[in-house]
Parts: sequence; structure tokens; C-alpha cells
Amino acid sequence: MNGSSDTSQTDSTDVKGGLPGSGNSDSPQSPFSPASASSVSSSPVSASDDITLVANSAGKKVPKVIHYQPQRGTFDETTAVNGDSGSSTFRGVSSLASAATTASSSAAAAAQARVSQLQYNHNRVALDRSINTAAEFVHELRQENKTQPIHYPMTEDPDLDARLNSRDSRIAIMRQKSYSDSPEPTSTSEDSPFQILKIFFRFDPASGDVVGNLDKGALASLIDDKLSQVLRHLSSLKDRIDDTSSKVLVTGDLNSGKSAFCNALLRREVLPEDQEPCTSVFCEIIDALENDGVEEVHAVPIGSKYDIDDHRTFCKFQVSDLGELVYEAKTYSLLVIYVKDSRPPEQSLLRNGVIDIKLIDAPGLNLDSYHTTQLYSRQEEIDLVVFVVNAENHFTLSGREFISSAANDKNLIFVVVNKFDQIKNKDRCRGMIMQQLQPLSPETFKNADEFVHFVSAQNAIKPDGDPKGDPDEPDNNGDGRPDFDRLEASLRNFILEKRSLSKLLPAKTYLCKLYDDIARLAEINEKLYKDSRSAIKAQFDEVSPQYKDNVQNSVKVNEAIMKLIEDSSEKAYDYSRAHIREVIDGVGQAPLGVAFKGYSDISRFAISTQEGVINRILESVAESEDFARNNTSCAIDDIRRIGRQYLDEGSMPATKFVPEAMYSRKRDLFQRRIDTTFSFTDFVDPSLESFCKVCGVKLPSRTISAVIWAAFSKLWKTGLSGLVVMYGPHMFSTMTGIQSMSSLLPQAVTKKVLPWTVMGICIGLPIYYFYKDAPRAYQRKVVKKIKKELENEDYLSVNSLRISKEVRKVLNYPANDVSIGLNALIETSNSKRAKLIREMKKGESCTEFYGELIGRVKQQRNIVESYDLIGVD
Ligand SMILES: Nc1nc2c(ncn2[C@@H]2O[C@H](COP(=O)(O)OP(=O)(O)OP(=O)(O)O)[C@@H](O)[C@H]2O)c(=O)[nH]1
Repeated sequence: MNGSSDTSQTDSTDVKGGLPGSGNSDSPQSPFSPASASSVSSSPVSASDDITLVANSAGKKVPKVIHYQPQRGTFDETTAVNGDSGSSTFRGVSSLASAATTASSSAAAAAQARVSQLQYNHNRVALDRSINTAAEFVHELRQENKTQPIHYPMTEDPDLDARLNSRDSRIAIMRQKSYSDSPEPTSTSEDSPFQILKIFFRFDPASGDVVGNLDKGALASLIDDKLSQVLRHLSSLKDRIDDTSSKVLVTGDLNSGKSAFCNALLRREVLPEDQEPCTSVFCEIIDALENDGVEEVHAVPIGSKYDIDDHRTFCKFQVSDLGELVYEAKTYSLLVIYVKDSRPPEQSLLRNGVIDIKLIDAPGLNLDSYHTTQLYSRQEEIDLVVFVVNAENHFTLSGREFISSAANDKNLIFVVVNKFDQIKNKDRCRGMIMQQLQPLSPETFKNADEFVHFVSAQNAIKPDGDPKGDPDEPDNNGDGRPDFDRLEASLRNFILEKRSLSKLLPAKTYLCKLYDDIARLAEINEKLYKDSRSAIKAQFDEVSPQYKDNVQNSVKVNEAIMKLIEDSSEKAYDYSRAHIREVIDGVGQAPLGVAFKGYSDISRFAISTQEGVINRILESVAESEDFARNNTSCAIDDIRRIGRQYLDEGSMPATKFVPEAMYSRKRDLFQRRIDTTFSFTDFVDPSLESFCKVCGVKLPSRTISAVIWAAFSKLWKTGLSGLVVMYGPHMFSTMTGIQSMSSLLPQAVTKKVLPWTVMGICIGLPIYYFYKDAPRAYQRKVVKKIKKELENEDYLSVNSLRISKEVRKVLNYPANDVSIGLNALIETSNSKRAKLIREMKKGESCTEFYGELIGRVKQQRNIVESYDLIGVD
């Protein structure tokens, strides 16, 4: 029987009244990859075939539908059963013997068997669903781990030093230790709170720290690896329970007699046995009925995937070629051996008429690490492990490692202590083996009667061995057939009758352990987030006011500094305006100190005078700039002092103040704009004041002289002066009676002295005046001219503004420094605050996620726990 369409009928049961929602049709979408999902769906549910066990079409030589009656130990063609009365203990060989005496109750047994079959299918479908649910949980954990790395508790056992996370490395290390005869390895099972989600960490003795520098990301990736490993395992579990055949893996140390054991089961020497290590290729032994009854070997080349219907995937050989083929590990990865078993179904394990059995003979554990790794991975897809141990050697290190790993998954494994015929002190050997087994597989130890057998495989096949093999015969210490028959009966019982145990129990056990682990991991994480919540809240309460204070301080400081800048700038403006105005106003009033060396030197005098005036004004501008510099320097100190109230020196980027740099770029170039040309009229600037000064006459007062001068100027300008010249003498004589001035003087004076005197005064005095007043007149005129130009271009305001602007500009640098420092403080406290808010939110959502997950996982755990597998059979 294989997994073809006929086989699907075997387990394809429409579960009526089974577990709520069970059955593939309404199962949630499979969380596995499409490939594995499709492999599962290849067993469609059929309501009509719920309890019929069907041999495949190749089984023409046996009844098409045969039914095993375990209590009678017989088969008939009308009753479809697979189970017994539901006893929870293993019947062993005695049950077969007693079955003969209960033939009359066959109808009742058949009915019971139907119920058993129905329950088996219920459990299988329910487990199938539970595997899907478990895979969903694992997917959720993986997703969570991506967004927020899962916290994983680490063990602190220094003995874990050399343990690595990969199975290969672990095995390699174990093997290395085994070769070096090192003491028993330290198991991490006690150190880790997990059974399935156990991660091996490397202990760093130098740092005294587990896994040394393992950061969150690396840990997350380790957890992700582990979770994807679990997903793969769940997928193979699913395949395993959906697979109608049973795979029995025969493994053990090199030369322990695995091949001899397989041969003994087949009652013929199919596999080669040798003193030297020989089996280096996996051998799958299948009933020849699966190959149209033809005995042959299909050797699958490395890299090829075996398909019996595709001849390109294997090479055909005779069974007799196996002697050479088992050494061809470099060419073949698998030898599929089809053998006939002519014994009746109630005796043959392979051709039992109930289910397909594949017997897998594996290379010895200590052959090499590659084969050991292969063995570990094959172990995951098989239903039953038969571990063959050499009674002479007991359990080796690699054997112990393998058994604890397999027992973790399977709960129950068969231990065949072979070559028992070679042992003299059998009781001592038995005691020691049992002692070694107890910690490795407690369940197997508990059920040792059924699962631990001391035999001699070689003797079992000998022609002089008891051919009938009565399993009820007392133990004869492995010297002959009875011990082996007893073993075989237990094996048959477990595989065929206790199918729930052999097929479904591993899945149930694994799921329970996985649910426990997920719940434990979720509890640890939930607790962590709950615990860290109050710590984060306390931090937030501390940081939050800091942030507010920083914002307020920043506003306050910025306002103070802005005011300081405004004040300094205004002060510079006011001072500059007042000072330059004062200088411009007074520039012409004091002598400029430019010597007038006569008219021959008039050009130099003119230029020097102009320069003198301009320089005086420029000096006043420079003085204002100096004032502004000092003022700025003080203001900078003030700004830094304000900043330091809130910032430490280091957090304030100090821009260096260079006073000379101020006003170095925008110099006042006013002198270039002044018209430096001059003319004769620039030296004439008559005024009463200057006239009096030149004549050495002191004016009565400034007011009187100003009035006189004003009147004179008016007269002169309005033309009254002409009237005075024309009619003045006439009016004078009319009013005084003096005809002419000359009549008052002697004739000689009138005629000779007076004209010359008058002429001298009228011509000489002005000439003298203008000559003498020319330098001062020029100065006055130049001052007037420059002042006018300054006024035209609003020189005063422009320069005051320029000076104050520069003050503002320079002060903005330290102000900016303080502002940057304060902003950094705000930014730091704000980002701390934001981070804490994020952490709080994340913590809340994580707490919620794990809390909810724990509830769902525990609920599922209880459901799986409630599946009664033992009671079924
Ligand atoms: N005395 C004795 N020798 C046995 C028994 N079973 C096997 N042998 C011998 O042990 C040797 C190894 O047996 P195999 O069956 O080849 O062992 P194996 O475990 O398959 O060997 P590998 O596949 O190479 O690891 C052979 O010489 C067998 O004849 C037994 O029960 N008693």
C-alpha cells in the first residue's frame, strides 16, 4: 500500500461528531508553504470510506481489501478495522495468543474497531488543525520578532562554552568530544526553560557574559532561525501524520548489527553484514508489492528525487548487488529495496496487510558528521526509531545524543540491545544499559518491557533458531528466536495496533511541548514589558518636565538676547548719529591747521583744506565704529553669560569674536564721492564778520552785526543800494543843506587829497579784505559744500544705520550659538521623550500581543492535551 488514491481512503474520514471544526475542508488556510500544503491536501476526505483499510492496486496477490482483527490476530475481507478493544496497555505477544480464544466476539470487536478507526481519524484531523494553528502562532512570533526582537532568556552555564547553535556544529563538537574520550556532555535541558525553542548559546569566558557581544539583532536572527526550524518540523509532522504509511528508522552505532536486525525482521539475509563499517547509504526496505511484486533495488543518485514512476530518477539493480551498492555513498543517496516476504500477513511486518511500512537502515552514527546530520534530519520525518545498541559497547556518546534528541520528539523509541549472545554477565549488562537509558528517554525506560529488548539478531535468523518463535516463551537471554519474536510482536503491536501512539503521539507530544514553550516565551516577554513599563514611565516623568523647562528657557533666553542685541544696536546708532553730527556741525569753526603759503601755493592749500574737512568727518565715523566695537564686545560677553546659565561650556559652540573684523568690509568711501575741483569764486565769501575780522574791528555784538549785514544784504539784493547811490547825495544835501562834501573842506583838500583818499579806500580796502580773507573764505565754502553733499546723501543716517547694523549682525553669532545649544538641549530631551513615548506604546502593544497569545496558546494546549490517543487503540 502506498500513498496513492487507494491509500487515501484509509485515513480519509469525514469526521461526524468529531472535534469541533475538524476536517480539512473547513480548516483555516495552511500556514505552511504551498508545496507542503498541497501534499497535505492530497488526502481528500471521503465519507464513504471512513473505516476501510485498502491495499493498493499492486496488491493483486492479496485481498484488495483486507481487515486486521488484532484480537484474533487474523485478517478477513469483510470487516474493516484497525484497532483493538481500546486497552491502554500494550498487549504484546500474549494478546495475539489470547485473541484466538475470543473468536466468537468478532462482531463486537469489529464494531469496536470501527469506533477506534473513527476516533483515530478524528484525532488525526484534529492534530492536523492543531499543527496549522501552532504554525500560525510561530508565524506571529516571527513577525513580532521582526518588528520588536523577542527577549530570550539566556543560560549562564560555562559548560556551554563550545556549544554552537547549528545542529551540524553541535554534532561535530559532540563527536569531537567523543573521540577525545571527554566526560559526559553537559546537557542544557536543565538550563533552558524550553524544550523545543531551546537555543544553544556560546558562553564567552573572557567577558563572563553569555554569548559575548551578541546584540539584539543577532539574537533576533537566532530566534528567527529557530522559529523557521520549528515551522519546518511542523510541516514534516503534518506530512507524517497525513502519510498513511509508517516509516521505521533503524539506527545505532557503527557495527551494532542494524543490518542484521533488518534481516532478522525479514527472515532472510537481504542486507550485507560485515565486521567492517559497511552501510554508508540509506536503505529503504519496502514490500515488493509496491513494485508490482518485483524484487529489485532502485538506487537513487545523489541530487535526484526518487519517483518510482519516473525511471530517470533511479538505477535498477538486483537485490544480490546490495553487497557493493551499500558502499556507493559517493554515487547514491538512497537505495530503495523492494523485497518479497512470503510469510503470512500476521507474521510479516512488511507485508502486514494493514499499513505500508518502510524499514530504513541508516548508516552508523559515528560514520561521519555528514551522515549523522542526514540521520538527524531523516529522524524528523519518520514515525518510529529503532535504536540498535551493541551490548558489548553500551551507549556511546553519539548514541546518547541521538536518543535524547529522538526521544524529545517521539517520546517512545525502541531500543534493541543486540549481540546479547556475546555477553557473559547478562544481568549486569542489562542493569547498566537500563541505568544509562533512564535519563535519555524516561518514557521508553518506563515502558521497558515493550520498548527495550535484549536480543541476538544474528541468532534469530539462524536456521537452528526456533522457526515458530513463541513470543510467550520466557526470556532466554537473547540466545535465540523467542527474544526476537517478542521484540517483533511488540514492534507489530506498536506500529499496527497502537497506531495512534506510533503515528499521532509524536505530533501530540511535540505540539504540547511547543505550546508550552511558546506560552513560556510569551509569559517571559509579557512580564518583561510589564516590568519595564513602570521604569519607562518614571523616566518619562523625569524627562517630560525637562523638555518643557528647556523650551521655556529657550524662549526666555532668546528674548533676553534679542533685547540685548536691540539695545546695543540702538546705542550704537544713537551714539554714531550724535557724534558725527557734532563733528560735522563744528568742522568749519576751528582752524584746520592747513597753512596758507600764498597764492602760488593755493592749489595745495585747497586740496589740503578739503582733505582736512573730510578727514575730520571720517574720524568721527571711525570713532563711532570704535564705540560700537567696544559696545559689541561687552554685549557678546553678556550674551555668553546668559547662555552659560543654561548651557555648559562644551555644549555652546563658541564663535570667536574678532573686533578688527567689524566694519572691515563696508568702509565709508564718502571722500571718493566729494567733488574736489575748485574755482576762484570758492575763495570769495564776503561777510561782515570776516570783514571786521580782517579789518581788526570788533563788532558790537553778533546780533547787531547780523542785523546790519542782513539789512545791507537786503538792500544790495533788492536794488535799493542803486537808489541810495543815485539819490543819496541829493537827499543828503537837501536834508543837511550841505551842497557837497567838498564844500566843507578846504579847496586843496577837496581837489587833491580827498579823491585819492576815497579812491584808495574804495579800491584798496576790498582788495585787502579779499586777499586776507581768501583762506578762511575757502574753508567756509568747502565746509558748506561738503555739508551740503552730506546732507544730500543723508550721510548721518546712512552711517549710523550701517554701524548699528553691523553691531546687530555680529551679535547674532553668539546669539545663534546660544540658540543652537538650547535647541540641542530641547532636541535631546525631546528625542528622549519621543523615544520613551514610542517605547511605552510599543510596550503596551507587546504586552497586549503576548497576553493575548498566551491565552490562545494555552487554550490550544488544553485542546491538544485532551486528545485521548492511548484510549483509542
Ligand atoms: N555475535 C553476534 N554478532 C552479530 C550479531 N548481529 C550482528 N553481528 C555481527 O556484527 C557485525 C556487524 O553487523 P552489521 O549488521 O553489519 O552491523 P551494522 O550496524 O549494520 O553495521 P554498519 O551498517 O556498517 O554500521 C557483523 O559481522 C555481524 O555478523 C549478533 O546478534 N551476535
